[in-house]
Amino acid sequence: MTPLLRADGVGHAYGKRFGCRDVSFELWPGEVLAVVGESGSGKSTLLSALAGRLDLTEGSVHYGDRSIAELPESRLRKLWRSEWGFVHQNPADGLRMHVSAGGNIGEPLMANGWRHYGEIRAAAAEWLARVEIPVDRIDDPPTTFSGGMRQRLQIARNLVVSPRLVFMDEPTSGLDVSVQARLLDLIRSLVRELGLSLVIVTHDLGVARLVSDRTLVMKDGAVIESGLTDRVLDDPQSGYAQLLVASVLR
Ligand SMILES: Nc1ncnc2c1ncn2[C@@H]1O[C@H](COP(=O)(O)OP(=O)(O)OP(=O)(O)O)[C@@H](O)[C@H]1O
Repeated sequence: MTPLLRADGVGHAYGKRFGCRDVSFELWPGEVLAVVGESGSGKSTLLSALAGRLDLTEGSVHYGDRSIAELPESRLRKLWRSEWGFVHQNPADGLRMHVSAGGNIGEPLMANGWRHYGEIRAAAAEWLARVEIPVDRIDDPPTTFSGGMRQRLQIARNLVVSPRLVFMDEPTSGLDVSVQARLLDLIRSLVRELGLSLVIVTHDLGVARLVSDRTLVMKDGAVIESGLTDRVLDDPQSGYAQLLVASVLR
């Protein structure tokens, strides 16, 4: 069997300095991988390198058996339309803020060939309900939504096309704790229902604990420790991971 995503010695340098370096892992269908570490440890750089949004300075990333660096631009665009999603930390980066909520969900469907207005609107309404946004807000733009609602809408916009792989960059940071908890529950149930694979970047070990199967701990651009999330968090082996866990528990 082939993993859905495979990173081999992935590195990206900004000029002479590496933002992340020598990162390797396999992600299997239906699996959730958390990338944790303190600010500046290279999490976002790694996520962007994996998603082909930053060039690789070293190493390779395979999606199935294809190297992402070798995919033609048209194939990459098609992947983003139908098989991949990216949930940004700031919902404004992943939404069209002045387009209605229904339009935000309908657009990716239209990009995949949906043409029937009634069906698109029905699918949008169904997804709004799924992410717990009142369906009577379907014609309102996200500028009129709260932070938590915007983030749920961004998730709906990404998941409506049933992608296989979704990248998330700190999707819950900046939200109230109670809003965060519900959003994490939502992410977890959608992952299970849809059989998605997820790479989620977070500085919050609690987020990793709640949603992920496996965790990579990063420091100074390198992976310090990796393994099953429960093992990494309950029995960290490296001094750095022990410190990280201890600092949360204190
Ligand atoms: N555009 C850039 N140009 C130059 N250096 C960068 C750039 N973006 C990030 N870096 C550097 O790369 C390293 C990793 O940064 P990165 O943003 O990936 O960390 P992070 O773990 O995601 O941090 P945070 O949690 O604060 O977002 C840091 O040393 C950072 O200064």
